[in-house]
Amino acid sequence: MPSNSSRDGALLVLNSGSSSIKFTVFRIGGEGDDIVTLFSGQLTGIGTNAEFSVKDTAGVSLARESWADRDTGGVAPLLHDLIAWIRARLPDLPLLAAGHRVVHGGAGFHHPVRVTDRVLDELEALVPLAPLHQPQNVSAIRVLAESFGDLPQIACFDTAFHHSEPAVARTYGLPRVLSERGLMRYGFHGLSYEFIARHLGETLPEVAKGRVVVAHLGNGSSLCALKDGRSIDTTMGFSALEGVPMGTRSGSIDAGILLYLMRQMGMDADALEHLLYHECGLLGVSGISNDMRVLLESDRPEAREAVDLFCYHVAKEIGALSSALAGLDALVFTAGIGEHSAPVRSRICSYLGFLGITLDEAANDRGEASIAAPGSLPVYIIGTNEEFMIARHAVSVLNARNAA
Ligand SMILES: Nc1ncnc2c1ncn2[C@@H]1O[C@H](COP(=O)(O)OP(=O)(O)O)[C@@H](O)[C@H]1O
Ligand SMILES: CC(=O)OP(=O)(O)O
Ligand SMILES: [Mg+2]
Repeated sequence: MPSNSSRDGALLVLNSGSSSIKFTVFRIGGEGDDIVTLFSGQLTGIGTNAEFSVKDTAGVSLARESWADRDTGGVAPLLHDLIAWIRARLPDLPLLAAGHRVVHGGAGFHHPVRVTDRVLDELEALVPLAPLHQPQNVSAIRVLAESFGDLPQIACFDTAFHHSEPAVARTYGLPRVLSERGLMRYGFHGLSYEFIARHLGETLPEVAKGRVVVAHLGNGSSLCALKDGRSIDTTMGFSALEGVPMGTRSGSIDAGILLYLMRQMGMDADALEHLLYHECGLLGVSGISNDMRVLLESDRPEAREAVDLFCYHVAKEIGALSSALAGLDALVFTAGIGEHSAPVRSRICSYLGFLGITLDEAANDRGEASIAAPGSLPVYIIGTNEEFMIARHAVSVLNARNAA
């Protein structure tokens, strides 16, 4: 266990999803405001058969336990036991704060904030805008607020990084009165894009100053156009449904389909929401799975069609975002699929010769950090770390408060 000074403490970062909670514990408050990752883990299968697992930074398992016995409705008992486990593991390191990924910050939250009762109510009001994510984000904060009232909590928003986008990228072709009521493009995965922009700034400053498209391809997928490290456009919009087809989400579809489904097939809002968030994308097209690994291993034509559709749309968006940037200087792949799937990266890049992109297929197969062929525009694989970005924000908010 790392040594600690009297100012040291632990920061718990939570990324709460519909059936899983990912967490990372950092040591903060040391010399120079270092942020040191101690361990990461997840609670999976929440609501059915919760399982708790933790690994240290070398990937060595610290725990793997069934917590089905305390999976008795709601996340409260699971979060209590998670905090008890952390305290037992770090008896000399007080828990100083919790940082949360909150998917939707709406029109009001452009920066990370310390959570108060009023903030919590405002986050709750945004649930309809992100029904797949926001309820879990808010309930994790609420449980900690109710049980550990004096624990500072910091909310960090997926939408905030996109606040720099120009109005033309954020506006739909809707009547002005609706745009003014908040029906606009917010964009998501901002903590991931912010991490990538910072990483590029630190490791490849010349690239970071240029025009970069980042493809965050995970269970939820989106792409972002970065100019000089700032977001100028992104593929997700008002909700996390817009853009490319995803694991179970449709991506962009003709709005006329919704009218058809309502009128001709009698679907109401709940049925549409379930269809669009849970039954579409890779799962819907393949009829097999939402998991890219399963589809790539399958020899069924439906699996191939789903993978092809995904790659086609990602490539098309790279072209569209290159137009928004008036050119392209580099392409970055990140997140579960982007970091780990050589065949998907290869298939996407097979469309992009016209942009000057050719992959070094051997480097791509090996998953190297730089995978472009000689003479090509640079193409990078960068591991994202939303939790680290949240930790940085949480420390800034805590320090600003202490200085005030
Ligand atoms: N080696 C791999 N090849 C292809 N896909 C992978 C691989 N490893 C992970 N994935 C995909 O990454 C997805 C999860 O990505 P991740 O960014 O962790 O998602 P999220 O944070 O949205 O839950 C899974 O759907 C899985 O299909
Ligand atoms: C916003 C979003 O799609 O998040 P995730 O990738 O975690 O589902
Ligand atoms: Mg994710």
